[in-house]
Amino acid sequence: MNGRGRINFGGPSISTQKAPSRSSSSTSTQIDTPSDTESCLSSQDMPPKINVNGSVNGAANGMEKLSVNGEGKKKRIPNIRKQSSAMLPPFIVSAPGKVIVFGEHAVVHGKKAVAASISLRSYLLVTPLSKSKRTISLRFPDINLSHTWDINELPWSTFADPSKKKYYYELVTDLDPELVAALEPHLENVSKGASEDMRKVHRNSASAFLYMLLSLGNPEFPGCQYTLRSTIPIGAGLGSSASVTVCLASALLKQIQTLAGPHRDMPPDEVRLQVERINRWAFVGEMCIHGNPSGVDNTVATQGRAVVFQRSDYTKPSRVTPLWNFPELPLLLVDTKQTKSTAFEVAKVGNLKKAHPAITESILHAIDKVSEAAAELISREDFDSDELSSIEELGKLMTINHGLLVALGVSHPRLDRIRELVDHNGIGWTKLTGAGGGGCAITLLKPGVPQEKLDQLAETLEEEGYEKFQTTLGCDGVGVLMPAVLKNGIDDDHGGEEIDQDKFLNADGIEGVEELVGVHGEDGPREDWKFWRVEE
Ligand SMILES: Nc1ncnc2c1ncn2[C@@H]1O[C@H](COP(=O)(O)OP(=O)(O)O)[C@@H](O)[C@H]1O
Ligand SMILES: C[C@@](O)(CCOP(=O)(O)O)CC(=O)O
Repeated sequence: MNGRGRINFGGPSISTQKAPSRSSSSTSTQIDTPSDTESCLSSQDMPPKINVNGSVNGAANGMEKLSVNGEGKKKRIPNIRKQSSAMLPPFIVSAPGKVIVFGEHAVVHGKKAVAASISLRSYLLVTPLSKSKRTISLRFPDINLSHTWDINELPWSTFADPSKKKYYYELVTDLDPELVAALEPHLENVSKGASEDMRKVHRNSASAFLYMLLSLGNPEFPGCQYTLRSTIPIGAGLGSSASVTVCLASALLKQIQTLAGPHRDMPPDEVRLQVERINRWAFVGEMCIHGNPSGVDNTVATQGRAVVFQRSDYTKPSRVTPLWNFPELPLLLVDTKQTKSTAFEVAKVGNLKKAHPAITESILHAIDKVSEAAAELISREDFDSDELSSIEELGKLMTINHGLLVALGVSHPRLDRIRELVDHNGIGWTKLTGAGGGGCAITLLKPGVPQEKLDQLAETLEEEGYEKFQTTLGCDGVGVLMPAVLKNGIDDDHGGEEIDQDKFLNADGIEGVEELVGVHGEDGPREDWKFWRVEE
């Protein structure tokens, strides 16, 4: 299990990453302005640059190139090669889901949250097409979405208007209503004939993609297929949408050549810059899907591990404090199988705040204090996840946090049923995780609970239609497999296996996806995958 702990819980188990050593050290990252290295600059935003062959970069949009001839005179030459993003080989990007351990909803209102990435992930295969094919396709089989746009028909000029144009390095904290409206005609034909509910899901994902593509790309953008497979249950509070938007943002930024790496020797500041860049655009995608996200989900999905997150001022970057030695918590993750909408639950709290500002603010403030206390507790030298006293202290904070979420009106009878089964049988402490209204609950298991009790709980949960999840906490964030080829070990039959769209689409279920492209192979982490790792 690659150094990860595992809890036996009468069937599928949940494992948590082993903390290498305990220390309370943590640093805060706040990146305000990008300081680009040349390798990170987008060809579309760079000043013209003379190449070794004498041609001048910047010849997009049919401009003629200038060359310096032998006599040192400038001479006009025909535009032989249209400048666009250099053709990349097919590649895959991947980003994890997350659990919010403390602070959901309060985090939308500027308070702190503690969140950790999980080992369930999304994988996006990017397949550039030959130059003559001027189409962009999304194949998202998890939600049954398949759609193709003609690149030339997309509203590039609206997004490129100087009053609207956003660059890859900018911090975008609002969607522009005119740009959203410009997408409308291009979303109308998506999944025509499907049910309204299904269309909404499709439009959410498609609009997130188009908004990012049109903001970051240009009319010369290469024809391309984007194929997505995810192992994260959708709408369960585990950050499926953020993991998808992180994949889309990193793929597009990679395609316009504004991301350096990832590679092992990158200096920490450069890693942080790339991570921040991806995170900013993933947040834009999240706004398309959720309306008013806090940014915690995309932050954890981008940088991985565990963090304390706070965005007090939406016009400024968030404050992200990595929890380097996130403890090996005996957590159980249970899905109610009750669908929910993050946008709906977030709006519910917003309405409560309008109706009862002082009361709601005091609940949110209390949640903030719980998150603060939890972060302080798990960062303490003497916190020991095998010790009842440590776990009990953390568990009590979870109980308080859940109660406050109930007060905000975002729980659900099926979530409270898990809490009842767990708390009242002395098995541990439970709170909802994510938006609530359904989705998942996390349970911190009490050390030393007899196996029969755990078996009994597992049986009851199964009988009542709940599903347990096996996952690892504190995993890598966004990663890239470029080209989309896995070596899988020298003696392996599949050595050098190229992952094409058919193979990717035909991978059988979660296990099939993980077996084919998973960042973890059977024998541990797959070395072909590279990550931007924000290190201590
Ligand atoms: N595997 C996927 N493929 C395509 N779109 C997805 C996928 N997973 C999530 N999404 C998008 O994210 C939305 C779910 O977001 P949300 O309700 O916040 O759930 P979660 O709590 O899992 O993030 C979906 O409606 C869809 O637009
Ligand atoms: C409720 C909230 O705090 C978390 C939502 O998480 P999820 O979409 O249910 O995975 C919203 C947010 O932080 O944007």
